[in-house]
Amino acid sequence: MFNLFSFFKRRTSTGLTTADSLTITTSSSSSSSSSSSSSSSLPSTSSSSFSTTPEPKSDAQQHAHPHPLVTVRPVPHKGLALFATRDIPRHTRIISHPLLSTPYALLSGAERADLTDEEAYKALGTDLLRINHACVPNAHLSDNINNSSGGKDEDQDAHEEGYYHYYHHHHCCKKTVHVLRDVKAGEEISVSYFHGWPANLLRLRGERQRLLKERFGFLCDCAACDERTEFGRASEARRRRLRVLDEEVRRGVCGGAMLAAAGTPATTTPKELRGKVAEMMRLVEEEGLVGEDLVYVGTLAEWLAEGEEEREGWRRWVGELVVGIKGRDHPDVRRYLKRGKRDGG
Ligand SMILES: C[S@@+](CC[C@H](N)C(=O)[O-])C[C@H]1O[C@@H](n2cnc3c(N)ncnc32)[C@H](O)[C@@H]1O
Repeated sequence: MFNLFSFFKRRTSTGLTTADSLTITTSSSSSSSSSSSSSSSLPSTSSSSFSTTPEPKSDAQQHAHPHPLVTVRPVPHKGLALFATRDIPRHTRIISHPLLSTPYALLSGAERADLTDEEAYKALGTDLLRINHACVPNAHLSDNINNSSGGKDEDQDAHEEGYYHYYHHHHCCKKTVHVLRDVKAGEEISVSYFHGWPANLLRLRGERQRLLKERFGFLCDCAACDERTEFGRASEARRRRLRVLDEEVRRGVCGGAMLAAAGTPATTTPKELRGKVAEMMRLVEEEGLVGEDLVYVGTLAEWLAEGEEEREGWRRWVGELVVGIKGRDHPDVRRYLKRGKRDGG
């Protein structure tokens, strides 16, 4: 039987040098996120010597943190955590880690424990490993397979076939983290451990707590899960209302289409449905779910738009949001652009 772990060990021990593996991009804005900079320095070409031997790195260079916008330190009740070292504007890419992170995720606990620190860093990166979960996260973690293959359509097919298969043949994936809103120096960086679409807005506290316990073994202590605070209580009320609205909108859209096909007037008018989506948008923004949850609500607004001009406006709005939370080089961005073309936009 094929052994994933030995493949992984082979890749990490012989496939990449440390300099390769630490090639990190940190850009000040997602719009420039496809530009990358290598942490390995080129050999000196000073005129006095044409030696190809690299100059020794200074102490500062050797200990430079690969992602200068963030640092790791302990936090009460959660072990280690990632913090912003300076004010970071919304939609900045703070981490780009081009390595074999998904194979790492597939390793068993025993196999992970067998990794040396260096291998573990190469596998996932210590910064990524230290990001805690929050039910209202201020950052978004993406898998991005587009970094070295020029973004061809086959990437998307491979993406859907499965990461492992893709890594095995192309070795060109990266994990990126973008902040979803302005983050202050010293603030903890958090992501949602939930996947799916929408990942957060429809989940009430009890369900979130249960899933996090089952899947990751911890009891979430984020602000939204704290029912003693006003924010925690307001958060739960917002999500209850969001669930009702989402159900009504989806029933209205599907039911409306069926009734229209049968020649019967719909019970909820498109104008009423647009009003419900506008309320969802307000609640999601109040809650601070300004990543994929907001993309979801923007897409509902696009479906229900009145006329092509308004639809096009929403389509662009959603596309820009996806660029902001995943970076212009993410395959989803191409999918959004294609969608516009296919629909005649
Ligand atoms: C990927 S690690 C994050 C870094 C971790 N804190 C550390 O010290 O290495 C995930 C673990 O962090 C802790 N954790 C993450 N988010 C948490 C949260 N919202 N509430 C409580 N514990 C959390 C849990 O122990 C979880 O298993």
